[in-house]
Amino acid sequence: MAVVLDGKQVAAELQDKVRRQLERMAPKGRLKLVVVLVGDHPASASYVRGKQRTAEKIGLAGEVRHLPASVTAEELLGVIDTLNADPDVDGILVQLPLPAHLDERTVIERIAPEKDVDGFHPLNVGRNFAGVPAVWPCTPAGIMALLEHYRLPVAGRHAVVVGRSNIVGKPMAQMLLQADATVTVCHSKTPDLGVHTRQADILVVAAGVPGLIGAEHVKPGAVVVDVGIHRVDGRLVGDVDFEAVAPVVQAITPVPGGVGPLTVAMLMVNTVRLGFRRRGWGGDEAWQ
Ligand SMILES: Nc1nc2c(c(=O)[nH]1)N[C@@H](CN(C=O)c1ccc(C(=O)N[C@@H](CCC(=O)O)C(=O)O)cc1)CN2
Ligand SMILES: [Mg+2]
Repeated sequence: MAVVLDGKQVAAELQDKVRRQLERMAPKGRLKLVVVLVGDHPASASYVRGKQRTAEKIGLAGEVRHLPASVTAEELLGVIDTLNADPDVDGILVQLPLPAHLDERTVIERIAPEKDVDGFHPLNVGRNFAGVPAVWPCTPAGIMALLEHYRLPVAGRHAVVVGRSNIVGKPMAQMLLQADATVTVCHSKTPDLGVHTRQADILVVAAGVPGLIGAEHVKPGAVVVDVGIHRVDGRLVGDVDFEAVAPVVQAITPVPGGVGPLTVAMLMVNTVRLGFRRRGWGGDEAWQ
């Protein structure tokens, strides 16, 4: 039976590290994260509450700007402009997905790159892909932290990523590549998915299809990371059929309690890194 990679535990440790660092800096001031939520998508509202709660718990000021689903692009961009200009705001995040009438690209590009805690702004994407230090998107950064915590080596391994979203798949592939893995990226148009996934020493699945990956898709002894979250028949499941795959592999993330909590913990890390940098409190060495 596989080792179950405890994202909740690793997230708690990361948060504690950030909390201690913020405590040390408390005499200088309090960093602030603002999460913009548009509309009432129930899952988004719950993630946003989780982000605010975690921010407050570790000593950040966490604020939610809740805008109606009917907000115009002009109004939303105006809110972002105000946050960009506010010297007390260190991190800005717009919860995705947005209602259909709003263009995600335009909105993301409006966020000041130095406050872009999601690492979604094209300037930060470009910096990351060029190997210039910037903050990485929270989910793939959390997955790298999880692999590191469990001392699961990446260099020289064959990593297969299923999914090519800007939030997870693409940055995940790039992070694994920069950690010296050999990387294959599969997606919804890949024929014979199993031909590729069975070669994976590390398999990261972010396809958005419940139970897509079964025992027949994995190599015995692989490390499997499941990014999917779906509500099926009143319970949460991932993109991986956990019961079928766990007996075959070396290590696997559960859903819930795997990747999700790490996404939130990494958001705190990114906020602190950008806040320290913007306020001149020291570089990355200062909070480690
Ligand atoms: N602006 C952003 N939007 C979205 C992101 C993002 O990183 N930035 N990622 C996802 C959603 N997401 C964070 O926003 C997120 C998803 C899941 C979890 C989480 O903790 N999941 C729990 C289960 C929670 C539940 O009961 O539903 C788990 O996996 O254990 C946190 C954050 C899309 N949008
Ligand atoms: Mg995809």
